[in-house]
Amino acid sequence: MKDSHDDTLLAEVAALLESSEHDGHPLHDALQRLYRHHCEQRGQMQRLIEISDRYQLLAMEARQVTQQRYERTLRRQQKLSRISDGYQALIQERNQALHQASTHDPLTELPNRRLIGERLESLVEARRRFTLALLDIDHFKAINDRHGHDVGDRVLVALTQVLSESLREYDLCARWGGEEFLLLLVDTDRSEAHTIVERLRLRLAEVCIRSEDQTISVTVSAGLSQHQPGDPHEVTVKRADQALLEAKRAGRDRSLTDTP
Ligand SMILES: Nc1nc2c(ncn2[C@@H]2O[C@H](COP(=O)(O)OP(=O)(O)OP(=O)(O)O)[C@@H](O)[C@H]2O)c(=O)[nH]1
Repeated sequence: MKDSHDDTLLAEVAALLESSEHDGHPLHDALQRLYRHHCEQRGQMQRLIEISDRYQLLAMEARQVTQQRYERTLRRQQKLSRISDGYQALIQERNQALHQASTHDPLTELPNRRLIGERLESLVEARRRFTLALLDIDHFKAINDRHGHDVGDRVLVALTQVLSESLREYDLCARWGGEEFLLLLVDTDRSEAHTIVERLRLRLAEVCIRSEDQTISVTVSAGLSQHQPGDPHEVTVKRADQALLEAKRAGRDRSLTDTP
């Protein structure tokens, strides 16, 4: 609006200056110089405005590009961090699974020899009192032969459940071998352990597994050994094994302790 007003005024002045009618007028030269000076100023102003507009446009485009680049980088970093989180969780899961697999028996999920070995080692180092009981299922081969290996596995799992439920929380039951379990009874002497194991044996004898139309139950023999301070734990296990052998020889379905 203002520009068109200026344009009209300038056109008017230009027409007046061009008209021969005003030649020789005392203001003619001064007005012409003023007119030219104004036109130059106006041209410069327009060029400045164009430069400024172009600059603002470029600055806006640069801002947009930077913003887009920033958002792209941010998205990429968020994606990377999600991948890294997932990867770390996976590694942690795998480590836990590996640790579980290296310290537990897959069938019964009981601690394995390695784990109970470590526990025994630390008890020996701490000079703690404990008794070990080695439990062995009687005539387990016959169960497998008669009913199949799967039924044998079910017997092992069912006995494990009773053992795990019956022990005190600071005791430990490990799967020592095929049909052998090692019980670690902490702060317990041979005679207390014998009472505990006899009670356990009764419970184990009550476990019934159904296979087709038959009910299967088993008896368990056990050998107990009280740890002697200064002995390595392997010696205590050996003595429990010896007592177990004697329980088997004596007719099975019983528990015997090592001699004090
Ligand atoms: N089902 C099953 N059987 C197993 C597993 N580990 C070992 N066994 C079996 O356990 C049986 C052990 O047999 P033996 O060592 O002869 O002992 P037993 O028949 O129990 O006889 P005694 O110990 O002398 O009373 C073998 O038949 C093994 O195959 C297992 O994980 N699952």
